[in-house]
Amino acid sequence: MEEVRSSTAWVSTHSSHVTVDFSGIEKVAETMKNTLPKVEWDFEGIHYFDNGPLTVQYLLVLDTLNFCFWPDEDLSYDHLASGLKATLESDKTAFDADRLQKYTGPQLRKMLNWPRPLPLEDERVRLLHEVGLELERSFGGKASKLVESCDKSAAKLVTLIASHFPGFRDHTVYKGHQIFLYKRAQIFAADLWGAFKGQGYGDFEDISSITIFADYIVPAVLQQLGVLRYSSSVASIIKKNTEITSGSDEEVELRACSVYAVEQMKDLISKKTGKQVLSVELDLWLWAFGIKCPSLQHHRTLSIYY
Ligand SMILES: Nc1nc2c(c(CN[C@H]3C=C[C@H](O)[C@@H]3O)cn2[C@@H]2O[C@H](COP(=O)(O)O)[C@@H](O)[C@H]2O)c(=O)[nH]1
Repeated sequence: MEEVRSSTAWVSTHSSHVTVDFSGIEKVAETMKNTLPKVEWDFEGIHYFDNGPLTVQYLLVLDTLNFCFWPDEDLSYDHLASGLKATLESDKTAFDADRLQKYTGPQLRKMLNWPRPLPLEDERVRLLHEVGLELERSFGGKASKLVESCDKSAAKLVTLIASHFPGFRDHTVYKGHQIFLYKRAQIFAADLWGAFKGQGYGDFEDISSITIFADYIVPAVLQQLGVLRYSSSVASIIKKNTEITSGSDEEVELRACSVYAVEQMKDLISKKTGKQVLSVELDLWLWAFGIKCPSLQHHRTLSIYY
């Protein structure tokens, strides 16, 4: 995860559209130092959990499809998590590797109980097939085997996922430099850790190495908190709901500066309280805060990564 940390820090020192405001970080850290935010994983009660390998399979499928809900204004992450849960509850073999390779768009819609095509539906289907095929080829069809081969290291898991599944390779080039974000790969590790409460398949000795998951909700929350400042052009693009191209300087800055800002915030809170705070915990708090504010405007990028 060092690559995520160092490359996002590089963006923050070269950015032109998004600025990290250290006085904003200081204010948030000050308000958090007495009551450290604690949001329970699955606070919504929408995820499948049976404390076993099927949960691992569910979480991998979930995070394979965990991106880009905003083009359909009625669709959200909740529909994905609960739709996949219902699917698995009615058919325990639904996410077997051979079946993942065969799903069609209309079948995926049916799983989510969604009446119309999903955003980037063809990509979603392609990514499901990719995961099914590679799980079968390298891990006996089981996501649990993939996790078991990581020796309790979240960083190893992220690297392994990125090396086996091209759809998880969330990196880009910014001003000539390669920038790593790994949003869906990291959130998979975090979901395991959260769901299994740091035990069994969620036991990672290096969970502190994970950064936040740069999506479209967290940057908006950070801006609202005064931690990120936008140029007038980015502010106006977001206000007007204009799309931001994937890989553009603006998009990379929004995501990378969010990661960097929360790393700074985490260090400051840890220093002020003398307790180790995890980026995963800050992420869940920020995200949960964001989805409770429907009026919060976020950037819109068509992307398979978040
Ligand atoms: N940074 C960050 N981004 C997250 C999540 C989650 C869900 N994590 C689960 C894990 C345990 C909890 O109980 C949560 O349920 C989804 N997202 C992202 O949000 C966006 C969807 O937004 P909307 O269109 O409004 O539904 C989309 O980019 C999606 O990828 C998170 O935790 N952190």
